[in-house]
Amino acid sequence: MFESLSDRLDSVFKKFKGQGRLDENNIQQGLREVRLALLEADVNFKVVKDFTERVKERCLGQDVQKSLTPGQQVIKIVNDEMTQLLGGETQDVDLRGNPSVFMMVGLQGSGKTTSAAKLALHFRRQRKMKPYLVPADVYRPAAIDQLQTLGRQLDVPVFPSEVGMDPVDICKQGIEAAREAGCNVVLLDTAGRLQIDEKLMDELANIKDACTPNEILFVADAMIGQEAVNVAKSFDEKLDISGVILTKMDGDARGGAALSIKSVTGKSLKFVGMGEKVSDLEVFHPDRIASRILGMGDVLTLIEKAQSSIDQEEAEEIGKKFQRAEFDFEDFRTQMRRLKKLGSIEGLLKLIPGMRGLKDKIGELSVPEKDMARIEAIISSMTMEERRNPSVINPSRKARIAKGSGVAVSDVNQLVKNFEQMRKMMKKMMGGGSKGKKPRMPRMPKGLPGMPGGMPGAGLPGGMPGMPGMPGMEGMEGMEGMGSRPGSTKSKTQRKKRKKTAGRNKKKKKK
Ligand SMILES: Nc1nc2c(ncn2[C@@H]2O[C@H](COP(=O)(O)OP(=O)(O)OP(=O)(O)O)[C@@H](O)[C@H]2O)c(=O)[nH]1
Repeated sequence: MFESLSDRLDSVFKKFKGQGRLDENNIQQGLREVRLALLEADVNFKVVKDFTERVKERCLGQDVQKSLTPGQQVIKIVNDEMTQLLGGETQDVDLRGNPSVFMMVGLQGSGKTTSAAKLALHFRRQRKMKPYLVPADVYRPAAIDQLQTLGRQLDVPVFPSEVGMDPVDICKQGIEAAREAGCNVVLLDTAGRLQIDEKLMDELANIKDACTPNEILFVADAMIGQEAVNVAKSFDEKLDISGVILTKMDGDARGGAALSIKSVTGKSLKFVGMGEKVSDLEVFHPDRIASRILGMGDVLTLIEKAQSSIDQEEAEEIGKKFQRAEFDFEDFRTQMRRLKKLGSIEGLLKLIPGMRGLKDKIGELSVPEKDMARIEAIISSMTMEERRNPSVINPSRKARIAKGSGVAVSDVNQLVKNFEQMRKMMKKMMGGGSKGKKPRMPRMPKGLPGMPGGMPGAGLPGGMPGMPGMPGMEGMEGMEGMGSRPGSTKSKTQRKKRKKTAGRNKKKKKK
């Protein structure tokens, strides 16, 4: 998302670094490049013109903070103005009424059906609501099936619409059925056309009149750039939309639609689609996005992602199992899946401030992700008994697991061997040392099959490698203190020193 604009702006800001102070000359030159960068990103030309004028005015005015370098001053002003351009404050949706009704509108293939399902999941997860889906696209029979499939997948009820029914009746009956089913948020998925046509618009206007939705969300494909903004304008003129969802932002390196839509239509961007999966929907926060565009990361989104994919109780339970060395393949797979829910490692790194400089390194990190998929396939080919009790995995079972997961028997061997080694290590580490001896910190077993550097996700911040948020496992990589007495913070070197002094004192006493 926004990669090419981000790169362009980065090189513009770098040029301000060597400058002593901001003056008409360097501001003029810098802003010319900012203007070009925005035009290349397919931002509406009038929006670009107004934007650069505002930035120039503020750079030349009293607004600049003298404690900042010229580069920092420009970045701060561009950041503020870009936040405004993206819509200013985060716009929440209107959830009044019971049920609250959301109507999805837009062109064919823009992502309405997928977004309706994504929103259902969002409302259930983030707002603890009970969603209900209503397929009202009777012209493309596959659209009804598509929403029904997504509803089954999410365990969300779907109105049994049929081809031949009137879309207005479907929506009215759908809302009634949702109320009867005790659901408090309804998502109406309306029909799309290849381009705007009067008949379609009239149908949408009739649905609006009959159902008085809380929100009419215009869904547009971000990849079509300015065209998405033009279509939004037409839908707004006819339906008075309440907000916009831009889909396929994951594939949009330029971001022209996101940067122009508020200024051109006056309507706010409320959500963005970041992938094909039902969980790939983000609330649109203008300030966070401006920060991402300017390479300053987005720590708040990172924290929210981590929180939403970690179940605290389950993490504590697994932490205890780990301490008792009862951690098995089933627990391991659960943790791998949680880690995956956070998204790609590449995507996560982009949210961390200052990671732009490490962009080339990100490619190297994608290797463990492939290996994680392989390990997951091996574990998934095991029976529950094998996952819970790996010691039953004999050679014939290994051959079956290898066949089931499409890997060599040696890969299964290695995974089982390393897993057993890790359990032994945990036993020792958590107090299983021989009598009278303090538990010793054994060496970590070498990587699982084909995994450089240990368990999946090794080195990720926030806990045991590959185990997000596991309590008590923080700082697994620097475990020097683990073998010492409870509460002791002394290092190995300090202990050695103490032993030496004690020895010397003994000798002195003897003398
Ligand atoms: N990469 C990516 N693909 C998406 C996103 N949202 C939707 N898609 C894909 O876009 C295609 C079209 O999405 P639909 O939800 O069927 O679009 P629609 O607007 O309902 O289409 P009609 O019912 O024909 O009007 C599907 O292949 C989706 O998987 C997104 O945010 N990112």
